[in-house]
Amino acid sequence: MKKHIVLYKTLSAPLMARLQARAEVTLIERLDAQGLAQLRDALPSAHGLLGASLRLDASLLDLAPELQAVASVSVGVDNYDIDYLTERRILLSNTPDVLTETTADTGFALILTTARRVVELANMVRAGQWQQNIGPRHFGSDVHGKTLGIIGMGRIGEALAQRGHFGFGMPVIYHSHSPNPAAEQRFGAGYRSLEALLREANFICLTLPLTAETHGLIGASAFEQMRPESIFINISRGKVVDEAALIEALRNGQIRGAGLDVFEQEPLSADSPLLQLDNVVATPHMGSATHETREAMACCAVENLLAALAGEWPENLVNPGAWRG
Ligand SMILES: O=C(O)C(=O)[C@@H](O)[C@H](O)[C@H](O)CO
Repeated sequence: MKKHIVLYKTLSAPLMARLQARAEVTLIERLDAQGLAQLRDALPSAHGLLGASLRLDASLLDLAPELQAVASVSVGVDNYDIDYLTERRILLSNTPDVLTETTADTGFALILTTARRVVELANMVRAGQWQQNIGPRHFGSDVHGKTLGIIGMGRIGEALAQRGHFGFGMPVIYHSHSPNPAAEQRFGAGYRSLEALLREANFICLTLPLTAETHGLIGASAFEQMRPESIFINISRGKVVDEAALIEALRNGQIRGAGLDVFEQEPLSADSPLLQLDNVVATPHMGSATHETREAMACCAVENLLAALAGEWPENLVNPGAWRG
């Protein structure tokens, strides 16, 4: 009997065909109320799940007694109750590496866009307000040669360091739960305590996962330590930051600006105070959102899921404790 796979992410035709050749596939096109009802109807007979952007915890997993594997189309796994999945011996996989460069590009796009006020000035031109040569009140801040501070020196952190060090001649400093000798070797990155990094960096970039330890890590006391001309970049998860404290720091000039791709609540509501601030660039969690990378992520997830359902160790297994061997 073919396995039953439930997709809550639309796939390209080739990937859909690859799955349908090996399994019965149910596609949930949108995770709206109707989609969630469809998902709940499909879970009782599901052996495999594939998707992203859905909180998968006991409340849903208990509806899926046959479930063997979950393939997340993301590198971040903060949406999953990993302990409960492991307890149920359900294999969880993710999609690291294939999105590293694209996400680092997003990080640098936010650094340049925020520091040089690209959105503000482009909107000024679009609104027909470019009457004469721009003056000091439109000037931005240099990026080249400034100190790049990276919090979370994993794959994406390293890719950001590479761009800053080689592309923009930036001294790189970093804070991570453990030193990264490779980054120190390749980019001359200097390890710092969190406090020291916050006091020293011109650009403070978050590239760490959301965990119980990192939840709310950057709050009022962190912003107090930052330099008034510093720019804060978040391409990790919104909940790593106390957003109210960030808004306060932006309003009272504790920091110069922020480039944000992730937020405490997503999608970000249109009446968020963040969107009232000129010194904020906000993007819609587009970190990995390119045609090439999203297809590579989906392909990776499909292979992870098919391997797991065939009783093989998925290449990107997140919870080895669930492996039955
Ligand atoms: O991979 C991650 O962890 C991301 O944040 C993005 O690449 C995903 O697109 C996003 O999670 C999909 O919801």
